[in-house]
Amino acid sequence: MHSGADIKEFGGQMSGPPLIPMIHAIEAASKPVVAAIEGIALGGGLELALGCHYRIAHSKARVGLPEVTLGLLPGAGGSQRLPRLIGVPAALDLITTGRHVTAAEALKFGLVDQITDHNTVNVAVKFAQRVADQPLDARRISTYPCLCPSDVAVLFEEVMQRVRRTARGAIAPIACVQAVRAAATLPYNQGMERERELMATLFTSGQARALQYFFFAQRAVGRWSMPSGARWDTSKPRPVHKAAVIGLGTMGRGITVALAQAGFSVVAVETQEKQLMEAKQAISGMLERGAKRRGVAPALDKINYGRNIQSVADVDLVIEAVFEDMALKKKVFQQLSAVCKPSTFLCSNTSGLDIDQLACQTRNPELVVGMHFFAPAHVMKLLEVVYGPKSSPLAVATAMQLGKKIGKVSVAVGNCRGFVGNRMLKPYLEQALFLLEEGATPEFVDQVLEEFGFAMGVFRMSDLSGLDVGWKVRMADGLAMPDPTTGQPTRLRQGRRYSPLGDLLCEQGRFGQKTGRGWYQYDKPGSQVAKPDPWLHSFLDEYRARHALVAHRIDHQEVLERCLYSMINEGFRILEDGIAAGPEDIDVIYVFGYSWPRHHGGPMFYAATVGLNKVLERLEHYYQAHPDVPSLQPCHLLRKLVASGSPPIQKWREVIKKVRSQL
Ligand SMILES: CCCCCC/C=C/CC(=O)SCCNC(=O)CCNC(=O)[C@H](O)C(C)(C)COP(=O)(O)OP(=O)(O)OC[C@H]1O[C@@H](n2cnc3c(N)ncnc32)[C@H](O)[C@@H]1OP(=O)(O)O
Repeated sequence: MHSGADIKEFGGQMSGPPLIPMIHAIEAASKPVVAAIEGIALGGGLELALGCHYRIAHSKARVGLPEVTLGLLPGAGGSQRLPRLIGVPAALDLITTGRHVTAAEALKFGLVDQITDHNTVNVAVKFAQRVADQPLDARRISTYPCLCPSDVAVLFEEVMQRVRRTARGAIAPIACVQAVRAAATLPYNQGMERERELMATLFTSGQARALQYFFFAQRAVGRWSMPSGARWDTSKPRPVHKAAVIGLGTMGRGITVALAQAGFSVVAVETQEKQLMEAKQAISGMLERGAKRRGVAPALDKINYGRNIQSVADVDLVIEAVFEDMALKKKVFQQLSAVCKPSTFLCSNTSGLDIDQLACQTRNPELVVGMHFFAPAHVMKLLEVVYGPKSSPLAVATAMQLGKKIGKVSVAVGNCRGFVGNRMLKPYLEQALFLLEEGATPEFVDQVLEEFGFAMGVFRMSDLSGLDVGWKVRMADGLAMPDPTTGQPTRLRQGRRYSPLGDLLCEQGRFGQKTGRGWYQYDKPGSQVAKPDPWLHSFLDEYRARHALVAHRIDHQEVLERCLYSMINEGFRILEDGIAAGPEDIDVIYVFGYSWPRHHGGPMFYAATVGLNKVLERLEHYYQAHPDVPSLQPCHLLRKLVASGSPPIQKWREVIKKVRSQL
């Protein structure tokens, strides 16, 4: 197995002999060199194999050039040899996506010469003996002409456009296309020179650092810990064979699909007859489409539907996904506690309600945890596993393990309003509304955020998820109501600045895409094409006039800083409160759950890149200008980190520990 270069070395001195001359020496050798590929050959590992004269792979092997996912390109000749071996279109696919391919697919591409189910080295030795006398001139890939389709210029143009569209500001995929274009248009030596130049730019880029940090962050979140000291390596999960989902709305349906696709038996309960019928149809459709894509049989028989909560009596784990209403959820947890076997884990898919209050409804509160999925639950990779003060390490370990089995990136977090993701989203959304009050338009705010790399700006995202969702929560919190004395929507609630703009839109029935109107207008309800809405612009003008607000020019920098730094500040509060164990947890949640651009590493890594002192200074500036917005007040941990000389992100945990021990 060769997983390529040691990524940890990229930040410093690389050990070992330089790879490029070594690969050239192998390729130039007068004796045949056969690569025997077992396990995986990625990155530099595959580049080495491409320098060999033949490649034999075990049938279970996987190969790929994943450098792009680390902000790099295949810089040891991979971008020049692969297109010469398998053709430009296939090489562009592999190099720009970084995807791993199976041995069978590699054989189809002509990337390997033979696959075997036996001992690969033995087969490779026999192969070498067989070809020992054959001339090698035709086996040196660097000498191959790069076979291009006749419309290669059009192909490169199309791929470049697609890559620019999907890269969301990432530079490595673009450099990968440029490197392959060099292979297609230049002699090998000049192509290698171009590869070297492009790699030199990428190698020292902030994006490469961010992506390499994120590679390790993803792995670090699996090593969860709880404030009690319980940890991933000392807490054993209990196996789950049969699970139940309660409530088959959008979330419940997605969760059911995710469980069934991973091979779990699922009892899916929905008490409303009509909703149950619709859910059955929708779930079957999702399973069938997913199975077709993956070329397997749909897991329809894994699911038993029912209207009665009694039918979950024998399951090992339940995920409640009923409407986001505490009273309703409490009732469901009381019923579950009465119906289920005492050892059943009871989990809630709440997106921010208090897990502890739910645990209190049950006989075994230590078996209660949150399992917060993200919509669509069968697609989105993120799962927040939320432990309350009573949750046992066993329950956390089991939920984390289940998450892994259904293909999620699971992050264990503490219990607080909104957990990590939605708690940090609140100041971000709040700033976006304040910016509208002060003179910005939804289009401008979204444009700035999308240029930064978010898949969708805050207003397009709100229109997609539905404005009524937050409205209901604000009503339940007693926020979204007019001032009882004046009947007017006030801009100050509970002692702090509040923007009622979202509530006012909801009062007009503007719930976003689903109603065809929200922060934007749509051709029809359900349409996804957002268009600026002149009505909204007049509405904002009238609103400002009513509240004597003078619109001022808001620039790109102000949008970005206020939206992102207020969110980051909340991230520091979360660390200070011990809700997330480390910055990596927050970053992984934001990349996988909130489309934070991965090449910026996540909000906490981004803060480190910008410079903590700069983040602090800008927050102080904005807080001075808006003293009624507490989320702009720099938090203690941020100040402490700056006072400690802004240590690298890998050292933050030490400062956090000190700050927490002083609390
Ligand atoms: C001037 C230019 C000259 C060019 C020089 C040559 C340059 C070559 C470029 C490269 O080779 S870039 C690296 C390309 N390779 C990769 O991107 C592979 C990354 N790894 C993976 O995708 C996966 O780890 C895996 C290999 C598919 C295995 O997955 P699995 O789920 O089985 O295990 P993990 O938990 O992911 O990993 C286990 C453990 O190993 C660490 N690790 C894996 N790969 C690397 C690596 N390439 N460098 C350093 N560390 C690696 C991983 O972090 C885990 O560690 P932990 O401590 O247990 O968390």
